[in-house]
Amino acid sequence: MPMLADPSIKYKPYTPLNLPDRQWPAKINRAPPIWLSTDLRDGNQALANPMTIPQKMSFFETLVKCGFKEIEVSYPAASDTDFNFVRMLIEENRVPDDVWLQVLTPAREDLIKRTVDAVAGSKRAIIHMYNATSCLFRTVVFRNSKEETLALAVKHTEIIRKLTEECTAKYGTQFRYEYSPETFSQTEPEFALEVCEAVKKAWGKAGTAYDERIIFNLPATVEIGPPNHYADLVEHFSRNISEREKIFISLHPHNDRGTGIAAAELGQMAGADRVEGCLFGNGERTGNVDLVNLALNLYTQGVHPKVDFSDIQAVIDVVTACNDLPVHPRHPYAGELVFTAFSGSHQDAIKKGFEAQRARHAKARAQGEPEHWEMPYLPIDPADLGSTYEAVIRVNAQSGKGGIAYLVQQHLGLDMPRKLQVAFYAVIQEIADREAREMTVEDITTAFRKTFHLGGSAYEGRLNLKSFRISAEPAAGGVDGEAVDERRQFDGTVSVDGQLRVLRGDGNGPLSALLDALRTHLQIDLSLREYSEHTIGQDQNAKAASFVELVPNSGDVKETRASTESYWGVGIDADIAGSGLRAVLSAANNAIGDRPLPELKLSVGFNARSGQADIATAILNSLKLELPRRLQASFFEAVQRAAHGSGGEISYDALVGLFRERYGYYDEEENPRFAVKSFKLEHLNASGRAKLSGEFIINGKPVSLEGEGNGPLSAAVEAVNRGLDGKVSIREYAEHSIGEGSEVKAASYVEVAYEGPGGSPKWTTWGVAIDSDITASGLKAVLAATKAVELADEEARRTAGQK
Ligand SMILES: CC(=O)SCCNC(=O)CCNC(=O)[C@H](O)C(C)(C)COP(=O)(O)OP(=O)(O)OC[C@H]1O[C@@H](n2cnc3c(N)ncnc32)[C@H](O)[C@@H]1OP(=O)(O)O
Ligand SMILES: CC(C)C(=O)C(=O)O
Repeated sequence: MPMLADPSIKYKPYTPLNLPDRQWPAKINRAPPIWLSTDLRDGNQALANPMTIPQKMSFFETLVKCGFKEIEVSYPAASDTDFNFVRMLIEENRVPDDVWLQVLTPAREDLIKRTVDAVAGSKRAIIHMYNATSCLFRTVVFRNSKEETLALAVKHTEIIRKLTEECTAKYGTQFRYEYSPETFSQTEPEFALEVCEAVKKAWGKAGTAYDERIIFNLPATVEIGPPNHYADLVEHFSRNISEREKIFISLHPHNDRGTGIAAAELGQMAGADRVEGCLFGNGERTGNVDLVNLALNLYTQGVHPKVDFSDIQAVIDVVTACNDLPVHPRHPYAGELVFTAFSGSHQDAIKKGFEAQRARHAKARAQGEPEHWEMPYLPIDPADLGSTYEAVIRVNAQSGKGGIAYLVQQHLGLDMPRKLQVAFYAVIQEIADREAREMTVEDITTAFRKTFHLGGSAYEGRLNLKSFRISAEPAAGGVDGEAVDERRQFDGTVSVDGQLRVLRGDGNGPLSALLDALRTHLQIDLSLREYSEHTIGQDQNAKAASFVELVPNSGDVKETRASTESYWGVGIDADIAGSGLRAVLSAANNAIGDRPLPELKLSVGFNARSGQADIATAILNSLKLELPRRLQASFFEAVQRAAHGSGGEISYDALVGLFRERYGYYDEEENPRFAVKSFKLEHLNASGRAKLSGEFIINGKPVSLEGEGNGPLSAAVEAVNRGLDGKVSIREYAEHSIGEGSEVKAASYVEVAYEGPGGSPKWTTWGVAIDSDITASGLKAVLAATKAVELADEEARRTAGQK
C-alpha cells in the first residue's frame, strides 16, 4: 500500500499539554542525573535471543565497572533464567555494596511474590512495578476504567509494601520502590498525577533521604510527540506532584521518533532527577534512550557524568557480544566512523586544528590555564574514550592533501612542505580513483616509500647513495684580503642500476656538488628549486629529514626556476648532509624514470671521457676500495704514465696490477708481501704517547721494528725512520669498512711524505692495506707506503755513490 496522500485521515496528531508558563527552556543541565541501566531488562526483553546467564553476568560486570549504581537486572517472573540470574548475583555475592539491584514486575500478586523472592537476601533492591495508564491501554489492553486502573496500582503497591517488609524482616534486605505509570506520555497528565499520588499514599513511607524517596518513572513507552511535549509533561508532573522532595522523578524515553536523547535532556531540564536507558540505545523497537550518548553529551559540556567510558571499545565489545547486535558505524561517540574524516576540507580543518591546538595548549600550560579542547569537526577528544587519533583521518578519493599529509606525519614523522603535499596527493588520488577504495594507512605509507625510494632495499631507486664525503676548499678568484667563499666537493660511491660508481662533483654546497656529479658522470642535468629539512625524534635517536624539489636544467636560470616540470625527493639520514644528498638522489630517481644512463666504461683508455672517477670506479668494482680523492688524482697520473706507451689505452687487469704494485696492496694470505706478524702497543704514562714493537713482513722479508709516537701510526713511522737516512711523515690517512657483519674488514690509506738526507726535496707516496683489525690495517698501509720510500732511498744512495 502506498503512502497516503492525506495521512490525517489515518494518523491523529498528539495532544499537547497547555503549559504557557513552562520554565524548562531556560534551564541548563549542570549535573548528571541518577543513571539506571535497564540493559538487562528492557534491553534484554527486546532481543530475539535473550541473554544467557554468563552473558548477563559479563554485561552486569561491565556496567559496574563503568560506574552504574542502579541496575535493573531482570524481570524475574519472566523466566527461570531471569530469576536464577538474580539469585546468582546475590548468592555469589557479585553485587558491590553501593549498587542497587532493580527488578521489574507487573501488577500481579503471584508475579510480585516471585519478584520479591528473587531479591530476597540482597543488600539493597528496588522493586519496580508498572501498569499502563493511558486511555488506549485502559480500553484495549486492560479493559479497565480509570478507577480500576488506579485501584490496580494501589492494590499491588500495598502488596509490594507488605511482601518487602516481610522480606526485610527475614533477610535484612533494604528496599526502595519505583512505580511506572506505563505509557505516561500518552496518559492524561492529571490522571497520571492522580495515580501517582494514590501510589505514594499506598506506599506510605516516602521520605526525603536518598534511599527513602519513592521513584516515579515517567515513561515515553512509545515516543509519540516531540521532545518539548515530553518536557512539558515532566515539568507539569514535577510542579504538581505533592511532597516533591520525597520523590525522584525518573525518565524512561524510547526513541520511536528518533528524539529519545533530546527528550531525556529536555526532561532533565524540566526537573527530572533520574534517567533510565540502555548502552548504545538497545531496547524495544527503536530502542531505549542511549545512556552512553547522554553521558558523553554532558562530558563535552564539561560536566562529568559520573560514569566512565575511558575504554569505550571494551564496552562496545561486551555489549555487542551480549546483545548480538552491532553498534552502527555512525553511532554517536561509539561508531567506528565517528572520529573519522574522509573528505578533504574536513581533514584539512582537523590537521590545522591539531597544529593550532598544540600551540594553544603549550601557551595555556605555560600560563597555568586549562588546555581546552577546540577542534573543528571533533566535539570530543577521541583519546578520552581510549581511541587514538590514527582513526581520525581516513583517505579515499574524496580526500585532500591535508589528510594525507597528516597521516604521513603521524606514521612516518615527516612534515611535508606544502608543494610536496600537493605532489604526493596526486599520487594517492590516482591510486584511490583507480582502485575505487579507501586507502589504508599502510597503502599511503607504502606509496610514499615507493614514490620517494625510502625504507630499505624494497623501495630502492636506480640511484642509491652508498658512501660519501663532503670536503671544503676555498673558491678560486679571491683577491688580496677579500673574503673567499668556500666551495664544497662531493666524493661518493653511488650504486647506479646495481653497479657501484665513484662520483665526484663541486658546488656551492653539498647538494649542488652532488648535482654537479650527476651531471658530469651520468648526464642527469637538474637544478635545485626548493629545499627544506626538519629533525625527526630527539637526542641520540634524532634523524634529519630533507625534502628537495629538482627541476630540469634548461641552461637559463630564470627559465629553469619557472619550470612546470619538477621532481620531489625525500631523504632521511642520521646526518643532515646525508639526508639532503639522499633527497637529491630520491628526486633524481623520479626524474630519470626508465631512461638509460651512460654506461660505466670498463676499458679505461685515456680519451676525453675517462677521468679520475672512472679509474676510481674500476678500482672500487674490482677491489672494493673507495679511494680518497687525492689518491684518485695521484693514481690517475700514474695510470696516464703507464699507458703512455700504448697510446693512452690500458687494460682493466693492467690497471689493477699497477694499483697493487704501486701501493703495496696485496690481500693474499700465503706469503704476504706486507704483514703484521705480531705487534705490541704500550701506552706510555700520562703523556698519551704510545710505544710500538713488533715483527713485520715488509716486501716479503721479516723485519723487527720498534718506535714511539702519538699513536700506532706515528710510532710505526718513527720505527721506520730509525732505519732510513731520510725521514717519512704521514700526510693523509683515510679508512673505511668493507663488507658487513663478521666478514667486515678495514681498508686504510696512508699518504707519506719523504724528505731525503740533507733536506733533499719532499715527495709523497701512498700505501693501501686491508685487515680485519683496523690498527693492523693502518700499520700495513704505513709499511706499504714505506716500501716505496725505501726503493726511492736506495736509488738515491746509489746515485750519490756513483757520483
Ligand atoms: C513497556 C514494558 O516494557 S513492560 C514489560 C514487558 N516485559 C515483558 O513482558 C517481559 C516478561 N513478560 C512475561 O514473561 C510474560 O508476559 C508474563 C510472565 C509477565 C505474563 O505472561 P502471561 O501471563 O502469559 O501474560 P501475557 O504475556 O499474555 O501478558 C498479557 C496479560 O498481562 C496483562 N498485563 C499487561 N501488563 C500488565 C501489568 N503491568 N500488570 C498486570 N497485568 C498486566 C495484560 O492485560 C494481559 O492480561 P490478560 O491475559 O488478562 O488479557
Ligand atoms: C516498564 C516500563 C517502565 C517500560 O519499560 C516502558 O514503559 O517502556
